Amino acid sequence: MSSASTTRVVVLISGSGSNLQALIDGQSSAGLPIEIAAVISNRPNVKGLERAAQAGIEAITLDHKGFESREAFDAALAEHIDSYRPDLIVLAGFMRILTPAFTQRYCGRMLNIHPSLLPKYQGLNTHQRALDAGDSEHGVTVHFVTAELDGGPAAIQAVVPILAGDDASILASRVQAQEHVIYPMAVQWFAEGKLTMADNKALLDGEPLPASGYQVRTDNA
Ligand SMILES: Nc1nc2c(c(=O)[nH]1)N[C@@H](CN(C=O)c1ccc(C(=O)N[C@@H](CCC(=O)O)C(=O)O)cc1)CN2
Ligand SMILES: NCC(=O)N[C@@H]1O[C@H](COP(=O)([O-])[O-])[C@@H](O)[C@H]1O
Repeated sequence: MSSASTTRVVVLISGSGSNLQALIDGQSSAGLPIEIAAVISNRPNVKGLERAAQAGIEAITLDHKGFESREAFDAALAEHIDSYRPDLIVLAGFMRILTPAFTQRYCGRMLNIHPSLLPKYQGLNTHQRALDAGDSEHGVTVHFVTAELDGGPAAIQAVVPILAGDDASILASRVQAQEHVIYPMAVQWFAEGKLTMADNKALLDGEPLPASGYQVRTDNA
């Protein structure tokens, strides 16, 4: 950890940055013991970069379209990240699949938030897939990032009901409200040294978590 009391974090985004904002708000008003050293987006001109700038955080665009390969992009991204010497890398709506070399480099200190109850619905379009499947509940998972896309060990999940009349947008909003609760929780656990990854398992206070991680159930409509 970068200091006795704070964990140095680099946040990767691709869009709106609402999860980034939850971490910024947690840092400023809820005592989340982190220092966000930089925010890096693979897409230009996204709202998340504005949120970072408004919070006085260095906001960088590293447009993946400017690189000839995924490997070249990841190498440049790693160089940027390493210049900040972070303890933790947080993917917050980051929409690029990372190469195995990259995920190995940050193994055990890189988290992602995925809008499904993993291992269900890895990949994209998760809300519509849950609706199409006729599921009665859905949710979101914070997990450690590994080479396996959305396959890393889960730290925490939030479960929400799927209600009559839901469409993907309504469901996404219900899920996202819980994202903004559980992501700061997971980052706080990591910052306090309570959340670790060993042998491809997530551990909380040294005890292995179940495959779904620590579950938070909510009936928030
Ligand atoms: N190696 C890993 N890379 C990433 C992980 C991971 O667990 N392992 N998590 C994802 C985040 N994610 C879902 O939570 C996700 C992001 C992006 C994609 C995807 O298909 N991306 C496409 C481009 C899509 C677009 O630009 O809209 C791509 O990279 O070609 C799937 C899942 C982050 N990376
Ligand atoms: N596969 C990754 C993925 O789909 N992530 C999702 O991106 C959304 C936008 O996040 P943001 O508002 O924090 O930018 C979030 O809902 C997050 O679950």
